[in-house]
Amino acid sequence: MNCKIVEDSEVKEFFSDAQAWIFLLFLDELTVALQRYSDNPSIIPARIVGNIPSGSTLHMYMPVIDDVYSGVKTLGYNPSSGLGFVGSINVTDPESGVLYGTLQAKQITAIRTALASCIGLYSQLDRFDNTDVINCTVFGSGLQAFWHIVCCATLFGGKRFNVTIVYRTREMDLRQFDTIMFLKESVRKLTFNQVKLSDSVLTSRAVVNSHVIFGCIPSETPSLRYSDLAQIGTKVSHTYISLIGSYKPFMHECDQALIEKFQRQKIRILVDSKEHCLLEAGELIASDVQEYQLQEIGHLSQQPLQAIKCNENNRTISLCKIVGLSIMDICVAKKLLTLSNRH
Ligand SMILES: NC(=O)C1=CN([C@@H]2O[C@H](COP(=O)(O)OP(=O)(O)OC[C@H]3O[C@@H](n4cnc5c(N)ncnc54)[C@H](OP(=O)(O)O)[C@@H]3O)[C@@H](O)[C@H]2O)C=CC1
Repeated sequence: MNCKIVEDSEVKEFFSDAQAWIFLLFLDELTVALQRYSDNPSIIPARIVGNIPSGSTLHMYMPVIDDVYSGVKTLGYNPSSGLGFVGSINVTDPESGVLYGTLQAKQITAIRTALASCIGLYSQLDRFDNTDVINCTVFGSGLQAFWHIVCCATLFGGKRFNVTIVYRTREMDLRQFDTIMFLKESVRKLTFNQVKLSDSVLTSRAVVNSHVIFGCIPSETPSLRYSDLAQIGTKVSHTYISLIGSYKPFMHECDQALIEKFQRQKIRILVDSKEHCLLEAGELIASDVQEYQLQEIGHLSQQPLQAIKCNENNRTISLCKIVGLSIMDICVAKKLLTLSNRH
């Protein structure tokens, strides 16, 4: 019996050993996949969600039926298992349906989300040409936060990179970064600082001084506030924000004041899917954001990412919100299988 699957540990090893150009290959592939989705959203049919009869475990089956990317992602969640969301990614050949490969879902999910978060940032890298030191604040200390730091540091390869990790109860184990090959090469350019979310002074100072901010927490009370971004005296001229942690209408990573600035200035917020974000993203739902106020990553090549201007300090801000699409998993999984000849 051939029951080989690519395990999370192998996915982690692949990306830990990857050079910066490999991350860019995946970023490009993901851009293509999101273009295909935006051009034809029907390639992602509705997912199936249900509890097993005992009621203990939620299951989600999320298909993609496309000419290039086809397959299905499954996720299960049992609150008492302590495992969080776990599952699989089955990549199939679009023409025949033959199984291309099967992977565990946890690491791929985190890496594809971090890569998708960075597509908008990548399109704006020239805004940071005259900035020697990049300050990056990440809300959260989990798997998503880790891969967001890795992907972002990759994009800014040659620059000094200061990361502030804002944690709730658990600091991030920084030894994880020792396993990332390309970071080892630029280790002297990386510095880390960890601050507690409840320390509002340090948290807001990090936000004031950040060029890049990632939200990777399912918070119900917003931790990212417009008033911090608009503080007078910041030396930061542009900030790119991507929020990926909240996924229910009652969850908020940033406050309504920030979203309303985008609405008032008629600047579109970048999203992976207009349809899915307006169903799931609490920040957007609370401000009654409409589809025309959003721009999909898949259409970035047609329309560059826009930014609001804070009148208080002249800082410009671009905002991205990602709730996640199964095509992101299938695409990254397929590329990984292809590059490692594992199909
Ligand atoms: N948009 C997308 O496509 C995807 C989004 N996600 C979401 O991203 C988030 C992070 O995922 P991941 O890193 O894998 O999860 P982890 O469980 O590894 O980490 C969760 C992080 O969120 C923090 N946290 C949890 N609840 C709260 C809260 N109410 N307020 C503040 N902080 C909180 C935890 O803090 P601590 O441990 O210190 O208490 C921890 O730092 C999750 O919400 C997840 O659902 C995940 C996959 C894809």
